[in-house]
Amino acid sequence: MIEAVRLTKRYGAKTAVDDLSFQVRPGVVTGFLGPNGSGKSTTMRMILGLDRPTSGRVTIGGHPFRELPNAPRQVGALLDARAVHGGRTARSHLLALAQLAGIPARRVDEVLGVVGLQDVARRRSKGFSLGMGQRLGIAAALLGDPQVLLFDEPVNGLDPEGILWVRNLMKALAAEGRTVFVSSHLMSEMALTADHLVVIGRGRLLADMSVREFIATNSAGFARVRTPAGEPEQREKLVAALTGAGGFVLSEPDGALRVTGLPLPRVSDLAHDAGVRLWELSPHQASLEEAYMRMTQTAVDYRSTDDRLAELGPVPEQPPVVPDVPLEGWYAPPPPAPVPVPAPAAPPVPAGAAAAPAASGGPADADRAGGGGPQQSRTHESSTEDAR
Ligand SMILES: Nc1ncnc2c1ncn2[C@@H]1O[C@H](COP(=O)(O)OP(=O)(O)OP(=O)(O)O)[C@@H](O)[C@H]1O
Repeated sequence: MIEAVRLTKRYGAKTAVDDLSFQVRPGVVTGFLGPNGSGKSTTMRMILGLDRPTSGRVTIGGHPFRELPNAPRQVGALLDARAVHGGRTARSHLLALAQLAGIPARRVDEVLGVVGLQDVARRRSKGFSLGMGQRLGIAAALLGDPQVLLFDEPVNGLDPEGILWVRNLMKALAAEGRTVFVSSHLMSEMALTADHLVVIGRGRLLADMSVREFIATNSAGFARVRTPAGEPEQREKLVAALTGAGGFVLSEPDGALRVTGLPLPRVSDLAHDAGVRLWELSPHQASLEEAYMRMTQTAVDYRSTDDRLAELGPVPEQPPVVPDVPLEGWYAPPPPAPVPVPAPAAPPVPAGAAAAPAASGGPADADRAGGGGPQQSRTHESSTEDAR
């Protein structure tokens, strides 16, 4: 078992790992998840005695790594797959490691077979692809047949087949009763590989739970509700009604509302009682990736200025401007283009008239086009906006 207790690492003013406590148990794959720069590699380096904690401690089987007897036989790690002497062949690289650790040479050929590099074993590793390099790094980690394994981003650079292979290897190693600790910044990958998750952001612990628990807690259902565009008072009234009834309301990037804590029919009743018209009321399920991004969004060091997720905060006091162009997919498809009803008294329709209502988009245009009642003219208005 790996155990970190109040583990902290500072580099000058930068706190890379901040008061982190967790345990990694044998027999399961534990995913170590966090955005770029969150402190995963630093934590792994401290576990392996390559970095000294500023405070706190981390042990493997009750001992700091440096005090473990015959460490290479007990702990294997893939930290940086590029840290290989490129002039050496895959086999000679592994042989050198095996000799240093007192591991018999036949084990080298065994692990080369396990990772599927037997056919290129005598090729210099500088000609290896990223994926082949990852496989070689994994072979090195497996050399001593250790009970504890650490893998830092092992699927980096692998193709889908390679990713599947790593996933199955991690599971098989854990099923043999080993302690498997694997870092990634991809929730989707960890959901498929890990049984347990340790999630960090800016060096601090955000979650320590089973994947099953993480899914149950974070991928809750929610309702998307949209009030008519250009009527912010309707939106405000609805937010007040929903929060007053115990709902939790978030703003979506397109101006819709995301409501949790209230069943869909209740949302509908509350809107009706508040006299608010709805343009959309639909059930949704938050994806695990989204839940993870929400969890870590305040703990991300580097974010694109174009990151729409940043807008997924709580509803601001001033509702955001609702964009004129609705996002595709949230609306029922527009009805077929209305067919003008021929009226003997009306002047002849000039060529290109079908485009004219789209340019102005007003209900009067819709009516002129023979759209009929208010429902139809409203729908027509939406469809012309969609077309824009
Ligand atoms: N030797 C160092 N000196 C100064 N700062 C460092 C050093 N090593 C890491 N850091 C900083 O500590 C923070 C954590 O880095 P770390 O590499 O542990 O994160 P990570 O989660 O592994 O990120 P990534 O997924 O990008 O590899 C980063 O802000 C990094 O810049």
